[in-house]
Amino acid sequence: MSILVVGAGAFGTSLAISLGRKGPVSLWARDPQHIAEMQATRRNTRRLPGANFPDPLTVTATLQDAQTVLLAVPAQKLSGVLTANRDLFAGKYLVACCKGIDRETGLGACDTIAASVSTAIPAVLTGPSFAADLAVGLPTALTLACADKGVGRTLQKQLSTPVLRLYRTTDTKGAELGGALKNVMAIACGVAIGAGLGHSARAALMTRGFAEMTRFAVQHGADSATLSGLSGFGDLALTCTSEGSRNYQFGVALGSGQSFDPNTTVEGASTALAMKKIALHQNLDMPITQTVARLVEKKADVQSAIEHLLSRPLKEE
Ligand SMILES: NC(=O)C1=CN([C@@H]2O[C@H](COP(=O)(O)OP(=O)(O)OC[C@H]3O[C@@H](n4cnc5c(N)ncnc54)[C@H](O)[C@@H]3O)[C@@H](O)[C@H]2O)C=CC1
Ligand SMILES: O=C(CO)COP(=O)(O)O
Repeated sequence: MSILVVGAGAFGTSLAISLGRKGPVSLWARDPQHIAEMQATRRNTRRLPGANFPDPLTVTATLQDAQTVLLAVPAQKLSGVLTANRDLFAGKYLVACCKGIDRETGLGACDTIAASVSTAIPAVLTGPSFAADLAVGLPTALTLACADKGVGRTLQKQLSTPVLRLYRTTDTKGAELGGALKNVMAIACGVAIGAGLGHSARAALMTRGFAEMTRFAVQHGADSATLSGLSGFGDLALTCTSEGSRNYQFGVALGSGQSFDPNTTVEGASTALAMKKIALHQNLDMPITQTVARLVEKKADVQSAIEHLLSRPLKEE
C-alpha cells in the first residue's frame, strides 16, 4: 500500500526517510526550487541536513494518489492543505503528524480533517521524536491513534519499522491533545530556565503542566491513560528538557530576553492562544497555558508572569 508524505519540513522529511528505508514513499513539497534541490542532492539541506534519502523515496511536485497520507505541515496550515486537496483526499487514511490546535477554529487535527474531508479516516501519529533522530535511524517509539480499530492496525503495521515502534490506541482526542499541549508546557519550561529559575522550578512546571494537560484532555473526552503514554508524558519529558526542541528554545529566548527567529515553527505559541480562548469560553482554569499565552501576546513580562503563578491561592495537589 502506497504512502504519501505531505510537507517537506524537518518532520515530514524524517518520516519519509525512515519509511523509505522499508519501501516506496513519496514526499511532496510545495516549492519547485526546493523540490529540484532535493531531487538533485537526495537530501533536504534546508530543513534536515545530514540525512541522505534512501532509493525508494521519491520527491514529487504533484500529490500522488496514495491510500495513506501523512500530513506533516504545521497545525495552523492543516485546514488549508486539506481544503485545497479535498477531492484527492476523499476516502483516504489521513494521518495528522502535526502537534497543535487551530487558532481560528479551536479544533484539533482529527476534527479539522473531519470538517474538511468528511469521507477520510483520520488518524494521529505523535509522541517523542526529534526529526533528526528519526532520520538517522535512532530508536523511536510513537503513538498511532485511530478511532477505527481495523485501520489503526493497518497503519500501525504499515508505518512501523525496525527502529520506529508504534503503539496503537483508539483515543485520538488524548493523542492529539497530549502532543499539542506539551508544546505549551515546553515554552513555559524554557521561560523558567531562560529566566534563571532553576531545574526545580522546571520540574514543578512539568508536573503541574502535566496535571493541566490531563485535566483538559479528560474534560474533552480523552482517556487519562493516553496522556500518561508516549503522546503525553513521553513527549512532555522530551520537549521540556531538551535544547533540541524549538518550543523550549523559544521559551528560553522569552525568559532571557533574547530575540528568536520568527520563521521557526513554534507550535506551542499558536496553541497557547487557541487554548486561552477555549479556556475562557468554557470557564476552565489553565494557569500555565494562560500565562504562556500572555507572554506570547506580550500582555505580560516574564517577571510579572512568574509572580502571578507564584501568588495563586494554595490548594490541594
Ligand atoms: N521537527 C520535529 O522534530 C518534529 C515536528 N513535529 C511536528 O510536525 C509539524 C511540522 O513541523 P516541522 O516539519 O518540524 O516544521 P518545519 O518548519 O521544518 O517545516 C514545515 C513545512 O511545512 C511546509 N508548509 C507550510 N505551510 C504549508 C502549506 N500551506 N502547504 C504545504 N506545505 C506547507 C513548509 O514549507 C515546511 O516545509 C509540526 O506540527 C511539529 O510539531 C512532530 C514531531 C517532531
Ligand atoms: O515534537 C517534537 C518532539 O517530539 C519536536 O519539538 P519542537 O517542535 O519543540 O522542536
